[in-house]
Amino acid sequence: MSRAVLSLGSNLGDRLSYLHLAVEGLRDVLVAVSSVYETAPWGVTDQPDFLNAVCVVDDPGRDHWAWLRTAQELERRAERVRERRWGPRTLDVDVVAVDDVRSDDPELLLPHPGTHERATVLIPWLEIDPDAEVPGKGRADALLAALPEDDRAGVRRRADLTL
Ligand SMILES: Nc1ncnc2c1ncn2[C@@H]1O[C@H](COP(=O)(O)OP(=O)(O)OP(=O)(O)O)[C@@H](O)[C@H]1O
Ligand SMILES: Nc1nc2c(c(=O)[nH]1)N=C(CO)CN2
Repeated sequence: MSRAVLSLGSNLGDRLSYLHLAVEGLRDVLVAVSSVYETAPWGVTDQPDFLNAVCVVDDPGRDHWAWLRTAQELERRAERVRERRWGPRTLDVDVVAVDDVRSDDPELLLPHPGTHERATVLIPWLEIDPDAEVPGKGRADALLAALPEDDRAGVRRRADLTL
C-alpha cells in the first residue's frame, strides 16, 4: 500500500478551477478530499489569499517518488511558472506525507518540512483524517493546537466552494 497526503494551493487566476484540475487528475486514486479553505498567505504576506485543500490518495503501485512526479505533473498542467520562493502560483501541489516514509533528500523531503507549523495544511487534513499523524512529529491535532491562534484564524472554510 502507498497512501499519500497531498496539499493543494492556488492564489493566481481562477483559483478554484486550478484546484479542480488537480482533483480531477487524482480521481482514480482519490480516497478523500477536504473542503476548500480561504487562507491568509504565510511566508510572503504581500500576495493574494490562497485557496487550500488536502487530498488523501492511495495506489499500491506508486512509491513516494512516483507521488512527487504526480504532484509535478499536476502543476505542469496548471502551467505553473516557477517564480520566487513562497510567491504567488496557479497551483502548488506538495507531498505532505507518504505512509511513514522519512526522507532528507532535498528533492523530496518527507514529511514535508513545513507541515507541522502550517495551519493551512493541518486544518484541512484533520477534517478528512481526525487521527492524522505527521511522521516523526506527532498527532496533527496536537500540532495544530500548539500553533498561535492567529494562524488558525487565518484559515476559513468556504462552504460555498466544492471540489
Ligand atoms: N515533500 C515535497 N513535496 C513537493 N516538493 C518537494 C518536497 N520536498 C522537496 N521538494 C522539492 O521542492 C521543490 C519545489 O519547491 P516549491 O517551489 O514548490 O516550494 P514552495 O512551494 O515555494 O515552498 P514550500 O516547499 O516550502 O511549500 C521541488 O524541486 C521538489 O523537488
Ligand atoms: N496561505 C498560504 N500561504 C502560502 C501557501 C499556501 O498554500 N497557503 N503556499 C506558499 C508557497 O508554498 C506560500 N504561502
